[in-house]
Amino acid sequence: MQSSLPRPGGSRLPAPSSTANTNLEPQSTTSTTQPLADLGESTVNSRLAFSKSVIGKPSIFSTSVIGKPSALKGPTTAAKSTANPLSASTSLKRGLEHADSPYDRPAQVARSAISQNTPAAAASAVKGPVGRNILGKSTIGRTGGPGASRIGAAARGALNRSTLGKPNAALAAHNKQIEAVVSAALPLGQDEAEDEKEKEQEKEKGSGGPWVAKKRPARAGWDVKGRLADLEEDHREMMDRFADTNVQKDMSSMKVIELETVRATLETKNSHLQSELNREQAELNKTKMELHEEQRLRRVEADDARRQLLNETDELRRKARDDIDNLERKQKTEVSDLTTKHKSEVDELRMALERLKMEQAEDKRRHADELSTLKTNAARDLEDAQQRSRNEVLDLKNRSELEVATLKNTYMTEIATLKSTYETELAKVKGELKAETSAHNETKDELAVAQKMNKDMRNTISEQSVNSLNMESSARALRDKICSLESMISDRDSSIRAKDGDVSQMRQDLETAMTKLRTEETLRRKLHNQVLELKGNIRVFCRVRPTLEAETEPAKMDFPGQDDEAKDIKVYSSEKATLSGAETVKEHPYTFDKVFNPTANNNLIFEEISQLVQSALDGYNVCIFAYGQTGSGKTFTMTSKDGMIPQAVEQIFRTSAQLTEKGWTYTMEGSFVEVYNENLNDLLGKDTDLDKKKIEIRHDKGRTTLTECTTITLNGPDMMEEVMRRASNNRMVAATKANERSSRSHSVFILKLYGVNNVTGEKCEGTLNLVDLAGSERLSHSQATGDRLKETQNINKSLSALGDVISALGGGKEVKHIPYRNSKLTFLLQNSLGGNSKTLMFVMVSPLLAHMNETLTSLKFAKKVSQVNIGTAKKVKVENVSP
Ligand SMILES: Nc1ncnc2c1ncn2[C@@H]1O[C@H](COP(=O)(O)OP(=O)(O)OP(=O)(O)O)[C@@H](O)[C@H]1O
Repeated sequence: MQSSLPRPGGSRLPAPSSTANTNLEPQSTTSTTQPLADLGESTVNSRLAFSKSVIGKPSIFSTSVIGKPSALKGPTTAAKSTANPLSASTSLKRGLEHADSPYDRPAQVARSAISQNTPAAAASAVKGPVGRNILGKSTIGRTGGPGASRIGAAARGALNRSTLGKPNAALAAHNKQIEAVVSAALPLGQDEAEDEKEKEQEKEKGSGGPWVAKKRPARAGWDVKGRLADLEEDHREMMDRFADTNVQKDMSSMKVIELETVRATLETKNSHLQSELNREQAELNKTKMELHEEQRLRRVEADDARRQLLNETDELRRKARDDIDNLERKQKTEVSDLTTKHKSEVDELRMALERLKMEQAEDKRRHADELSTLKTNAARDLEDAQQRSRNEVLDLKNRSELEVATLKNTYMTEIATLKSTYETELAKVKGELKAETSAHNETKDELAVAQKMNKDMRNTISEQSVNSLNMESSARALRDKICSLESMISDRDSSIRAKDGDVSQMRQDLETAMTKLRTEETLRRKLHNQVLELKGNIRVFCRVRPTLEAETEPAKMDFPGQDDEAKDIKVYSSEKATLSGAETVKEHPYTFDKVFNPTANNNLIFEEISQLVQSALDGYNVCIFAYGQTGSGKTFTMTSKDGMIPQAVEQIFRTSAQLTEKGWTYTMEGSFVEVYNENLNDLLGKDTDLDKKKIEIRHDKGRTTLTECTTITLNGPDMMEEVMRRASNNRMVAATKANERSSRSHSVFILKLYGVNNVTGEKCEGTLNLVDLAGSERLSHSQATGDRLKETQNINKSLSALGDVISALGGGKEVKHIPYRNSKLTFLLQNSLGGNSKTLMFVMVSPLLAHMNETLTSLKFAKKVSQVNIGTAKKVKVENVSP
């Protein structure tokens, strides 16, 4: 019975009776007895089943056409009646003709709807509370006339009729739609239908056929009262059935409420799920942001680590080189010290040896001389002594013999006589002999002494020989020492040679490393350029300066995105409606290559442009502009103490010093000019020449030169202070000539960089132009006169010429002519704007509400520039690098 509940907002369509039977199957009952909370897909299914069951049921309307017995003959008859729009419309008309009671208001409405061919209106007339009420009343209380009770069928017929003029298919669809609306207006419960069916069956049982009016005895044609009573009875029966229908309708309404509750529960569940989904979404977003932050931190860490690694590598390289140099120096000093020391020692030893040898030779010679002298003397003495002794002995002998003979003669003669004398004489001679013998002995002793002396001399000589041997052995020892020293020296020499080998190996390694470094440097230049090319050869950065102390009323601005990734800016302006005066806030979103909020300082900004400065060192032409209205922070960004110009120069010096290791030598030349009223002024020249001297711009083979313009060779970053001071003095002098001149002239710092690699022979020439443009505020011609008007015209002309040049550059090959000559500024920068160069524009933004209009104009201009796509930058071709 539950399955007969109407689907909220759904429709029920009549269907053939065969389907109606199948729809009374228990499946629909089962689906509706499910717990409410579990209603899901099954609910949909049950709803479908339900709707099928209802669709399959013949509408009570089709069976309840009051006063139309043919319509009460069941679904087939009803279907027939609906299938025949003409008869249906006739029945409606008839029904409406009876609708003359106050309850027949819906019938009137339906009638008028029919006359206007508006089935929906007809349906709603029937469906509306009044109509329903009337129907209720007319059926339950049976107080209404037959017209009211016939309205349902009449309206339906009428609806069918209203579609008469339509083609068949459309007509069928139309009919169905109307049926659905009418059915929804007067729902029919399944149980009711079943009751109805039962009743019909009962009736059929009673009558033995489809429901028809009770068979009564035939009345005579004149028995009008009897026939009327029969009809009244039929009518009453029909009214009863209507009453039942209304009870069913109430039940259906309750079911609707019940289903509404289910729907509410489901909606609560749904909203709960939705909020969970939202929470999950928020969680996901948070996780994404965290991931983003994490990625950014990782990137920053990686950058830091890379920088640190590079620094450390450089530091290590420098240290290694210093160490090698120190080691080499130390070794050389040690080697030379040792060599000198050893040489002097060897020399000394050699000299000592020579001396010793000489002494030894001298000694030997002397000893030999002495020895030979001694020997000669001794031999001579000995010979003399022996000779003398022999002579003496011979003399003595001769004399003795002579004396003996004389004596013998005398003895003989005087033997006797002289025997005694002889004997005395003999004794005397004997004594003399004795004396002679003792003399001889003395001579012998003398000889012995001489011999002893000789022996002594020999001993001395042998001693001298020993000494000489000793000296020889000491000389040998000395020689050995010399040898060992010499071997030591040769060891040292070989170790020095080995060390020399090491050093030359190290030199070779160093040379290899340097070659590698040079190759890497070339590669780095290439990669660096590729990276910049990928970023685009014209880029736009936006910077919003902070609100100063004296300033009030800042404009509303948003900077979505992480600080280091920020590319978006949202500016809000409020506009007043002309008529109502109501204020509306308008959001102006812009996207650039980078957006710096008011907290960003110059160092952070320079980090972003340092790569471009590096490009200038690598041989490219680079142009960096600051564009914006007066007071937006252009000068602060470009020329203040830590502005882009001083920092760029400092970086160039720092990097060029590092590049010397890789064989590069740079020469840097700086000029500072001002473009005022389409004239060039030399800011490094004499102040008296300002606005007087005529400076010409010349372009030759991609090079720009300025005639009569001071060019300073920069030998170190310190010189920059002097350059800036001179330029600022000249600007101040110029400012006294024309008030507020700084914001009404463009200043251009031109740094030319000439590089030569002594090792590889490479050459490069780059130019870095740093431009502080005149204030971009819209200057009204109407309010300016005289000098001010001229200034205004010139500023407007040069800024729009700059815009024209940039957009012409973005036009690609189709654009044949780039209007560089339209202003002095663009003509001056001709070689640094365009395919051969890299350009960066800072759009400077004031944070004040009062400057909102100018801010929006600047941002629009910057947006146009950022949309320009300039071709690939090429290195300046250098044939002859000379400053
Ligand atoms: N980022 C900043 N931080 C702090 N102060 C700033 C910043 N930018 C600009 N200012 C201050 O704002 C004021 C105006 O700046 P600045 O003179 O640079 O503007 P400008 O655009 O160059 O103006 P003009 O076109 O007149 O030369 C100065 O007082 C400057 O010190």
